[in-house]
Amino acid sequence: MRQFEESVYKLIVETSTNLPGDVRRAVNRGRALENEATRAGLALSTITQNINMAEEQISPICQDTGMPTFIIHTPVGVNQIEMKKDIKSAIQRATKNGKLRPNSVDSLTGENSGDNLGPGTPVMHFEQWEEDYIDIRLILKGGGCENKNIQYSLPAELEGLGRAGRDLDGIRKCILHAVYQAQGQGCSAGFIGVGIGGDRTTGYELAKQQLFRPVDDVNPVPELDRLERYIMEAGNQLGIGTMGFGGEVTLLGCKIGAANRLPASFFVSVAYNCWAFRRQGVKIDPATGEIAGWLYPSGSEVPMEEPRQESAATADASLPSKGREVVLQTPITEEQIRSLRVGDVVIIQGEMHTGRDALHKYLMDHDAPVDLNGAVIYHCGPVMLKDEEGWHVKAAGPTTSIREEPYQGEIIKKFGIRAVIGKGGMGPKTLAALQEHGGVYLNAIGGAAQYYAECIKNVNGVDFMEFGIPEAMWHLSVEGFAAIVTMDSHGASLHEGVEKASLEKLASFKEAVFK
Ligand SMILES: O=C(O)C[C@H](O)C(=O)O
Ligand code: SF4
Repeated sequence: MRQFEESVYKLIVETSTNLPGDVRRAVNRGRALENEATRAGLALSTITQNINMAEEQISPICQDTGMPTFIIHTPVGVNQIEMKKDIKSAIQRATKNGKLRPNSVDSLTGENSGDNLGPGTPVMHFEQWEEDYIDIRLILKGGGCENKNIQYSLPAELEGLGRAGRDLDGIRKCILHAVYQAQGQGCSAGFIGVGIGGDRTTGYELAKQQLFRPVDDVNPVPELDRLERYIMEAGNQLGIGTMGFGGEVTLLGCKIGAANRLPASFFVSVAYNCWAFRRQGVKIDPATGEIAGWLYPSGSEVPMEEPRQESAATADASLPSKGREVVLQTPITEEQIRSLRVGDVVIIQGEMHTGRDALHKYLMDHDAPVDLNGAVIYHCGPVMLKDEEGWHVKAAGPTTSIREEPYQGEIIKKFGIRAVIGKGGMGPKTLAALQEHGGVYLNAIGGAAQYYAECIKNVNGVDFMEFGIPEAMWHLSVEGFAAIVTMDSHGASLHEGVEKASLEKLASFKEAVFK
């Protein structure tokens, strides 16, 4: 097993940087359904470009490389203790080389271990089997979509759908509700794995196991096959669309499994995975530790077509189209902000500052280390590497903004911030502050970490390294950083609109389908 550590390293790099072929096909199918001149179409074009850039540069598709989770099957007699050591060493090496972001945070102290190792990380599930080879699969599922996982206990009363009973139709309602409640925050269009039954723990495990099924397989259980097809069809009618921008494509895959349950319990567990659905696997020779084959089609076999030249002739007036394009140099004035409307595309030039959970909490009762008057705050936890010349950005897409809702409004007003960039939108408190102070919320395309990293021309400095790399406040010089206004200073919010419309649509699926 001399080569085992190297094989795991290759698996990690491939999973993080090259979206598998079956997932790419699903993204391509989705893109073909969406008009390119719409916001959702623009988002899918950016996603496509990003997938290609990550493969070419062998860099993370998304900066959130998730909770590395390995499912390992070994022949009897293989030393699992040695394998665990090698897996940990490969994880450490991949983190050091910028293929994984340091993502393991002490839940009590907030300290980032820096190498993705720590209590409970990485996750490793071992199982013995009677085959003569090792099967090792890895999923890198990010925190934003993990936060959108949901577990239902039947019977339940569901918003928009009414009562969900302990039957197939009740299950149907739970799954549709799960897609609705995620909105764009888990970087739709998404893939869902569903576990019916089990207990609270094994239900979620079953849901995650479904994510290891090939995107194009057919469920061998006829009722579940029917349910999967139904959910794909109905889920895509909710109109949430890519990044919650509205549109035709909300779901790219749905896989459902069932396990027995206790008489008193009836759980439906849903694992939501973003479009950046990073999972791969390898067969390994137990004698040498070498890779004997890959378990999912390689991304390199399925090209992602780069955006076509858009033309007015293809624009459908009934769809939400992109607005004007406005270039803004930082620092930004109130007047410039007040002229922006939901739908406008803003191109930022100048400096922006990253800030997420730790920074927002800190700024509530401390001063900022830099002047934030007219500034742009970017909800982003980048992958960074340091060499003799200084820091380099390896991946830098947006994080889910709603986590900052308790703080954002006050912070905008306290420091004079003019623009906040993130993804998934924010709530009424932030919207009110944007209106009062003259601010704007810009939605960047979640997961497009290579696309945005390329816009960052210099790392001007960093504060709060003690928060760890993702949570530190990075000061970045950007050129041509594009994002869409989804909340403006006149009280308009695209997110509010899409949520309301999708709830109405959800309610149209109230009637029983599976009797
Ligand atoms: O942690 C991050 O960088 C992003 C996270 O996966 C998210 O979707 O919010
Ligand atoms: S930012 Fe989006 S694409 Fe990246 S891990 Fe989070 S949910 Fe997935």
